[in-house]
Amino acid sequence: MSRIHARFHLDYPDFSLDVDLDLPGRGVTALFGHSGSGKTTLLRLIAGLQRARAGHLSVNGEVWQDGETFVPTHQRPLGYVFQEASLFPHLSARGNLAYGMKRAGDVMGQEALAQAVELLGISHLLDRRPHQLSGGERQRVAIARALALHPRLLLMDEPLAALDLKRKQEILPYLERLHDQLEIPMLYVSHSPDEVARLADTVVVMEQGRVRAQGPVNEIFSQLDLALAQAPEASALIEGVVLSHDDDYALTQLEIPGGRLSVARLDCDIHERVRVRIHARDVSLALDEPRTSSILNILPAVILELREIDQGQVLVKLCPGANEKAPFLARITRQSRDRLRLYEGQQVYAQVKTVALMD
Ligand SMILES: Nc1ncnc2c1ncn2[C@@H]1O[C@H](COP(=O)(O)OP(=O)(O)OP(=O)(O)O)[C@@H](O)[C@H]1O
Repeated sequence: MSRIHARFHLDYPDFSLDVDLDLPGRGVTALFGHSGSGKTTLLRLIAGLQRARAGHLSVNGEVWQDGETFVPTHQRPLGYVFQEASLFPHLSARGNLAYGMKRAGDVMGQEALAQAVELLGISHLLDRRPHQLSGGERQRVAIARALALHPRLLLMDEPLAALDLKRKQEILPYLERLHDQLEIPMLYVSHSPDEVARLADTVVVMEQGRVRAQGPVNEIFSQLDLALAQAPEASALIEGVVLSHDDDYALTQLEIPGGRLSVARLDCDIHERVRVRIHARDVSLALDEPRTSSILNILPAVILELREIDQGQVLVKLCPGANEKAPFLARITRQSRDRLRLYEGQQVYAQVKTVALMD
C-alpha cells in the first residue's frame, strides 16, 4: 500500500523533535502548528537537509533513510517549495525552469515541464525575469520548477506566507488544481486554517516537536481541544450529495449525513458529490424549531460536546439528525449557553446562516 512512514528523533540545545508518522502516500497532508512547533524541521528531515540521530523514512515503498541508508538530498526524487520563491534574478522564468532540470540531469523532463507549465498557468510568463513577476506568479514558477523534476514527493513550506491576501487568493486555485490532479503526495506546512481547509485531506497537528493529533481533515477540524477548532475562522467540512435543484428559487438541495442543506443554485449534476464548509460563527442554536426565521437551513441536531474557550465563548460540537459522521461546530457566547441551559446529549435546532462550497 502506498504510505509515507517517517520516524525521527532529533535534539537541538533548546528543542527536541520526536515523531512517528504513518501518512497516506497520496493527496495533501497539512502540517499545522504554532511557530516553533517543528514543522520546518520535520520537512527538512524528510528532504534529507537535516540528519536525525535516529530515523526511518520510506516513501511509497522506497527507503530514503534507515539504520544503514541515508539517501542524500540531491538523490531524493522530491520537489521543495519555500516561503519565498528562490529564482535566479538574471534568468527568465523559462531559464529558471531549464536550469533546475539541467542540474537534476533530467533527460525525460520535457513532458513533465510542459505539464507543470500548463498546471500552474504560466505559459504567458515564461519570457519574463523574476522582477517582472508578481509574488504569486514567482511562486507559481517555483512550484512548476519543482514539478518539472518529476518528483515522487512534493514538500511545500508555507508557500503563501510571503504573499498578501489578494495574491494568496490568486494562487490558491492553482494549488487546488495540484491537489486534484497530482498523483504524488504533497506535504504542506501552513499556519492558516483556511488554506488547510481548502487543500488538505489529512492534517498533522504539531506541538513542541511532537504530533499532537493526526487524521482526516474533517475529524481534526471538529476536535474541540485543538487550535483549529478554537480559531476564529473555525469551520466544519462536510461531504454532501446533490439531491435536487429548485430553479424557481435558484437553490440546490444537498443531502448530508443526518440532514439536508439548501445552498445557492449549483452548477452540478444530481448525485454529484460536493464538499461544503460551515463556519462555527455562522451557526446559532435554538431549543424549539424556529418557524419565523429567514434562515433557510435549520437542522435538528444533538449536542455532542461543549467546551469553553476564551473571551466568554463556548464551542458546541453538533451532529445533525444524531448522525455522528458529519459533526459541525457552533460558536456561541457563554451567556447563551447558560440561558439555554445547554448540555451534552441535548436535542437542539441549529440555524446555519451561510454554507460555502469548497470545490
Ligand atoms: N539549526 C538549528 N539549531 C538549533 N535550533 C534550531 C535549529 N533549527 C530550528 N531550531 C529550533 O527548533 C524549533 C522548531 O523550529 P521550526 O523551524 O521547525 O518550527 P516551525 O514550526 O517550522 O516554525 P515556523 O512556523 O515559525 O516556521 C525552534 O525552537 C527553533 O528555534
